[in-house]
Amino acid sequence: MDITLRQVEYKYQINTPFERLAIQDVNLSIPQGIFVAIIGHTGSGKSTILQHLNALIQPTKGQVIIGDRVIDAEKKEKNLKSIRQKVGIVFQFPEHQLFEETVEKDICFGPLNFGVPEEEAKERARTLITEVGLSKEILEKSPFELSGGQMRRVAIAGVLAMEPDVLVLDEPTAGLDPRGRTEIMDMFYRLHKEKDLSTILVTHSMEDASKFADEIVIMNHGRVEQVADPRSTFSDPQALLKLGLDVPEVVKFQYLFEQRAGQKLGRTCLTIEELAEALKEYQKRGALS
Ligand SMILES: Nc1ncnc2c1ncn2[C@@H]1O[C@H](COP(=O)(O)OP(=O)(O)OP(=O)(O)O)[C@@H](O)[C@H]1O
Repeated sequence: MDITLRQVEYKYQINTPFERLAIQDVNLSIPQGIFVAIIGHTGSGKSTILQHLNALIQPTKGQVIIGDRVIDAEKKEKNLKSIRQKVGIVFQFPEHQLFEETVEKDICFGPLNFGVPEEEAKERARTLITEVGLSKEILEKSPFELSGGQMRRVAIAGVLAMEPDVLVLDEPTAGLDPRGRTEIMDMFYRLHKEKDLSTILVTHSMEDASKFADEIVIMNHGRVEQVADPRSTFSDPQALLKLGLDVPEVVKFQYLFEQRAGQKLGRTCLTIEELAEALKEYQKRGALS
């Protein structure tokens, strides 16, 4: 399922003294099966974009086209259930949304709510619990007996149980230790490949963007600054740094990207030491102040 944003603007608390323009003139095309990372400094509009992708919020200007549904600022859409089923969102700290008595009931909650027969919902729970790296015995436990990492996996299984075409991830590794982060991101990448799931990841981690994304969207003050593949994005560290991205992160990102691509980025950016040198040089010239 393709998703397109056309000249989307969103204002919070519209027509109140607290009105706040969060994104403007956002044009994005997210074809089925792609892995997109959205990066940018805090407050640049990333989460606001995410919430448009399954119509949790609707644009105050422009259009969001989700499959064959058109959400137009001029006509408020109702009956958004089918969109919610097709586009699953994993919010930050999704484990906070667990509430049922057992893990199985939590995973089955969404599908049952959407009219999936009980046996089928349970079958999905049995399959998904292993797909997210947990054992079937956990299904009978209370979610609150589990570790934080296990709870997060259960919450993710609950989103996958809706069998979405598109998975939207808002900093899904926030608060996890490095090993937990790697495991969860590897899992998302495997699911993306195995299920041909479009995956849209909001992240502050250059490492994750470099490892997994086909395309990187850079947000800056509510606008899309750039959409490019990782190679083009990271060939120009100066541009990234000007967008407020963190120096060590950019250096690390370039290095990781080179490793992933098995080749150098060219220009002055050869090794991690040379990248660091290059960055120091930019700083000396005042390019990063
Ligand atoms: N509920 C809200 N009410 C009013 N303004 C909001 C609300 N949510 C976000 N904003 C404002 O909209 C702008 C974009 O916020 P958004 O959360 O989309 O940014 P972000 O890039 O996701 O930030 P972060 O990386 O910190 O999560 C910011 O100026 C923010 O203060």
